[in-house]
Amino acid sequence: MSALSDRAGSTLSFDALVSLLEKIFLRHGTSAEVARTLAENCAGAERDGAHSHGVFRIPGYVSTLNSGWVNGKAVPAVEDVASGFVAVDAANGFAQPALAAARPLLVAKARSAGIAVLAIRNSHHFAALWPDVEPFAYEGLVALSVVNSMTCVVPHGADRPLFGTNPIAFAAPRADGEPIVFDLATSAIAHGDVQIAARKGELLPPGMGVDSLGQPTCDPKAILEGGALLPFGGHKGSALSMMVELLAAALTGGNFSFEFDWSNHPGAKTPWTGQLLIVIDPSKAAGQNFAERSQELVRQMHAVGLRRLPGDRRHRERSKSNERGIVLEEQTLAQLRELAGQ
Ligand SMILES: NC(=O)C1=CN([C@@H]2O[C@H](COP(=O)(O)OP(=O)(O)OC[C@H]3O[C@@H](n4cnc5c(N)ncnc54)[C@H](OP(=O)(O)O)[C@@H]3O)[C@@H](O)[C@H]2O)C=CC1
Ligand SMILES: O=C(O)C1=NCCCC1
Repeated sequence: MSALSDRAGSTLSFDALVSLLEKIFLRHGTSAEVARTLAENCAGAERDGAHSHGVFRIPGYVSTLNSGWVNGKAVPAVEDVASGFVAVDAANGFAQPALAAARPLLVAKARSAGIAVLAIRNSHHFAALWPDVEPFAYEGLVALSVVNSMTCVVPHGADRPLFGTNPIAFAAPRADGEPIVFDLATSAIAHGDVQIAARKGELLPPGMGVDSLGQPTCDPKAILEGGALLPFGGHKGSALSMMVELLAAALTGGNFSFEFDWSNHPGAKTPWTGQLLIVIDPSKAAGQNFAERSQELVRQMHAVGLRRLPGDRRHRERSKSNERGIVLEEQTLAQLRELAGQ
């Protein structure tokens, strides 16, 4: 299938988009539960204007499922490891259904012990990370998650790529307003945004990546075709990316970003790695009401002139989508319908 493109066109409700995406997943070999979970995740990203991980990802999901690289019908096995520790073997399936399966036990442990860890292994994560943490904050919990991806980032000071784009997402409740949420790749730019720039024929800002000879380049195609990305913030982002590899892979039993070989599965796009979540119940902490304290921090940030908090743009996009529907370019919608067999 050709690339999904970006011109504006039809509007769909969130439910209509979920149902269309669900049909695509089902038609390409997932179970009903996996189809629903991935469709809601992907439609949520599109609704929130997180385009690098919205419907843009659907051809990649489809080619991955067609290649046999991932098990779309995997049944995750939840393990009650210790008082504050839950593990899941995602059974070579997607990470989101594994999180969904472990979530009740994770939340119960976090509420009783004050903190709980979820270690997901043998899993594929092809999505934005904020949908994995934001719901905890709506329940009054603080959540932090990391996931590693595929080798495409040169560690600071090294010659060749090793790390993945390895995002970190954080969510915390606040008293008056949407939870505080950020979600960022530890690379200078997400791989998805490089693909989008290449497709649009746009150049990247300096400092994002190198070509196949290790020379700095602003050409996204040179980065994708034999080149590599750089960490954000030099040695600092590189250290965070290393931490993600340790937490998401070494600690969970998942693959490091450099440990899987998908060359026998042409079309495979989903990194086969691991994911870690840490969930904290702030009501167990000493001192004042956490949500009031986080509200105070936001108040003070605004008082010094801050106009945009992480998550503000997404919530603006979400409100717009909820009011007018989710806008998809005609060609994109036609391609999605074709994939759904409609
Ligand atoms: N599954 C995987 O393996 C991977 C997934 N990803 C996903 O890619 C997505 C994009 O990552 P990335 O490109 O790093 O994200 P961005 O750099 O676009 O944004 C990172 C964070 O900073 C916030 N932000 C951006 N600009 C500003 C600003 N001017 N002022 C205040 N806050 C700001 C964003 O909020 P807002 O959203 O409101 O703009 C967001 O929370 C993420 O969802 C990530 O999870 C990335 C790598 C691998
Ligand atoms: O945008 C990225 O970077 C990635 N997203 C999904 C998984 C692979 C890396």
